[in-house]
Amino acid sequence: RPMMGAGGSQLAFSKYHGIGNDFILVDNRASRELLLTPAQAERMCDRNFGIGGDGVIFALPGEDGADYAMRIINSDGSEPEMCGNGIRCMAKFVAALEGRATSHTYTISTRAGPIIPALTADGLVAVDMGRPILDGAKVPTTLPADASGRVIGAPLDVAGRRWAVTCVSMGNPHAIVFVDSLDESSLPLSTIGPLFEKHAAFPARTNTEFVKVLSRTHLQMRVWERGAGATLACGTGACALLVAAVLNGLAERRATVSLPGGDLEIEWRESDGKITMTGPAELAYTGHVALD
Ligand SMILES: N[C@@H](CCC[C@H](N)C(=O)O)C(=O)O
Repeated sequence: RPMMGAGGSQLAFSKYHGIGNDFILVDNRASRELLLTPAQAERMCDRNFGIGGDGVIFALPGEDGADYAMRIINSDGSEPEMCGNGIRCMAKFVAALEGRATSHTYTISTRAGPIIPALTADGLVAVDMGRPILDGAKVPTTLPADASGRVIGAPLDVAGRRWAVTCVSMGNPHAIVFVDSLDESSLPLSTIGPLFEKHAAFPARTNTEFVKVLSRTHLQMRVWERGAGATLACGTGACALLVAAVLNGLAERRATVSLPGGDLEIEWRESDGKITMTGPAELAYTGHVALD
C-alpha cells in the first residue's frame, strides 16, 4: 500500500507527540473541509508505508467564538470526538503557525465541545478538559448502572476473566479496570485490548485503561485505544481513569498518572467538576508528503 503518489500534490505537515502519543498535524485553517480523506489519513499513519502516527489532527478555522476547531482521524480511519494529548500538540502547532513564543490560552472547539489549552511559561500545556460524563447511557455502554445512572465496577467477562469496569466519557468513551499487575504476562494487551474495544457492551467501541494504583496520588496505566491500539499515552484516558479512581475511593482528586511514554498531572476539581490535564507536547519534525 504505497502512499507516496508520483507527481501528486504536496501537503506540508508537522509531526508532534505528547509523551509518545504521536500525531501528524495539518494546517487546515483555510477551509472547513478536511484536506485529507479518512483513507488518506489512515495511510499516512501507517508506520511502514506512511509517515507513522497514532492519528492525524487538523487545525481548522474556529467556530462559535473559538479560536480554532480541532478534528482528528484515528490511525484506523475512524473519527473520535476528542484527543487529550492531541489538543496539547494542536496548541503548540497553532502557536508555531502564529509565530507566538509567549504563554497563551486558546479556545478550541472539538466534537466533544470547547476545550481550553493554555501554553504555560515552563513549556507545558495545561488543558481545561471540561467535565466528565458519567451517565452510562451517554458513555455509551450497556453495562449495568447504579441508582444515579453511573457504571462503577460493573462485572464484564472478557478473555475468561471477570473484570470490574468503570465507564467514563471525556466526550470519547473509556472503560477503566483496576488491576494488581500491568506486566505483559498477566495483561497481554494486544490480545485483551481488542476484546474490550469491540465488546458488545460498548456500542461505540471503547478506549480501555488498565490501571495499577501505586498510591492515592500516583496511578500507573497501560492503554488500548479505540481505533489506534496500544499507544504510549492517552490524555483523555488519564483524565477518565482519575475520575474512575476517585469514584472507586482509590485516589485523591489530584494525582500523577504514569503512562508508558511519561507522566501527566491530572486534577478533577471539586469546586466546578472540571478536569485539568497538564503535560508536555513536542515537535518531532516537519515535512512534506506527496498525496496519492
Ligand atoms: N490518544 C488520545 C485519544 C484519541 C482518540 C481515541 N483513540 C478514541 O477513539 O476515542 C488522547 O490522548 O486522548
